[in-house]
Amino acid sequence: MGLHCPAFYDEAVIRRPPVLCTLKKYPTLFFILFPAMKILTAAQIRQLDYATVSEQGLSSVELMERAATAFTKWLRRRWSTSQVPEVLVLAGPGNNGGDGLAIARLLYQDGYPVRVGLLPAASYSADYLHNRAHLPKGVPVHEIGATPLELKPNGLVVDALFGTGLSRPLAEEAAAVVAQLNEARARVVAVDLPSGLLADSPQPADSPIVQASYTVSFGLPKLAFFLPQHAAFVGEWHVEDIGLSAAFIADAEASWFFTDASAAQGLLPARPPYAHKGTFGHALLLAGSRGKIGAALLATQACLRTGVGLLTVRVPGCGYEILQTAAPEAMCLADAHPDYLSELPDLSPYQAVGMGPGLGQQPASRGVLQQLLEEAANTSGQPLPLVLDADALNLLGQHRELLAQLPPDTVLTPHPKEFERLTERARDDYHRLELLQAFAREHRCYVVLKGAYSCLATPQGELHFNCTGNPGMATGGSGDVLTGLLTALRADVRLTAFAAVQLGVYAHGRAGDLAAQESGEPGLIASDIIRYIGPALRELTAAREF
Ligand SMILES: NC(=O)C1=CN([C@@H]2O[C@H](COP(=O)(O)OP(=O)(O)OC[C@H]3O[C@@H](n4cnc5c(N)ncnc54)[C@H](O)[C@@H]3O)[C@@H](O)[C@H]2O)[C@@H](O)CC1
Ligand SMILES: [K+]
Repeated sequence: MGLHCPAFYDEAVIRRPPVLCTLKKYPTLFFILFPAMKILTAAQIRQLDYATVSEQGLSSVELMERAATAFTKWLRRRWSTSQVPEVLVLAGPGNNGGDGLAIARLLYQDGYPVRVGLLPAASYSADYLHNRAHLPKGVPVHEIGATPLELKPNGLVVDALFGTGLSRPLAEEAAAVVAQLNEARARVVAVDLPSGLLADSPQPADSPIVQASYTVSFGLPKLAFFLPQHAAFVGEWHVEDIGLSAAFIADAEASWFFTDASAAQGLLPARPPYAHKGTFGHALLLAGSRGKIGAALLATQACLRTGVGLLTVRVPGCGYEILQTAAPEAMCLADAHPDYLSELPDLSPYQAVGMGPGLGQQPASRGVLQQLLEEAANTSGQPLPLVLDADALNLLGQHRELLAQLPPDTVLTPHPKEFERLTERARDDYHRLELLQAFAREHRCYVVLKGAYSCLATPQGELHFNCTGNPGMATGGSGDVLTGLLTALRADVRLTAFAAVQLGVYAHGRAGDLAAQESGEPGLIASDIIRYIGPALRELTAAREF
């Protein structure tokens, strides 16, 4: 049976992430070849290159031609020959430069006005020299580095100085070229990686790196693309398929992954025809304090919209009528205290508990958290699944001794500041990933570090970057929605802890993307995300039925 491109891959619906734009073109290929959606290291990418060439009986120049063709097609789809007064291709001495020279030839043959700037070096790669020799005579060529770049207004610059072969920060001529490009705010399309950026390892903060408007990469995204500190360099990134060895990718060891539609679509089980409300679990939310009952309500509505069987919400007395009125589908247990939570209810009816939205940080609420951790760990059989967010995390940060009591597979959903309170201040995004990995391993928990490309760390030390979501979701209440969503999925006993969290984070971002299509990013509020949870989940189910 053939695999089809589901309707929701339509680019009209998807503004981000760019990986999905590629999936629209090669859905079948991706389903078959990249089920785990790995992110490989630069060293593995080099081996992948060799594996592809030997497995497919290609020469490395032929693989380079594929890469250049894919890049050129991408560029042609975006700008016609009449829209660019000039394409200046800057070529370095290695295979990235070789790609650039092949791209220059292909663009010239397509009728683009092309000029090439060559960065002088002591030696050049064989494939660079091959493509240098095949550059058409009509393409003007000059050296760059020592003299100022002459950039045409509205022209395009193709940055093919350095790619994954870069081993150290740029210096001298290369650094001078980068400085000129950045100062001129040139419209740059980077080939594979913005030059100067290392694919997967930290580098000094002041390293010269091209600030690209677009990065068109080959085969697989690089780890650097997912880190906020690189956003200004990478710009909008795209991955183009060049038929790299599927067998190599399948066998490659990886600890970094990305979650896109095809990774998420197998995770949501269909509802059995004879399902009843007990089938999908009974969840408990512990949330709200005076002035923050809205957070409890947002988590409640998100939990309901995710398909939980039954939901009980524990709020302080002041929230009782609000909850009962605004969310009649949920049951409400009022705490004895009018303003904050002071007592933990009996946990025996529940399959999962979410705690934190709008909670406040009262000592009595900390007592509730402590009791929750103790009782959740001591339930007979498996520990009770927990989702901890917001003030539940802040309370943990203030009382780190409680971390040792986290039941295995607990889900924590901090934003970077909350995560810092649980661990330490990160030097940079790479250090934050190390801390995240170590924390999830040590406490045997799932941690969702929220932000652009939210990163899910597993107890095994894997890092999964989520590809849905948009900046409109950086708004109050968005995290409360995630808590409700994850609590519902953790209550569904048919899902593993990992599947629940991966699916929940993906669906949350996708619901936000759908909501942003309606309201625009600035106008998006958390309630809009809730309205689109259903459609986001439906897309995944529909895709699975193809
Ligand atoms: N891996 C793949 O699947 C493919 C890779 N291709 C291209 O090949 C690129 C990788 O090519 P290479 O491995 O030749 O590497 P690069 O072209 O990225 O750079 C390597 C060259 O730069 C020099 N160099 C490294 N660091 C430097 C520094 N700080 N200052 C000055 N010189 C420095 C090296 O000595 C070498 O000459 C990829 O980014 C991609 O563009 C494509 O051609 C084909 C497919
Ligand atoms: K580059």
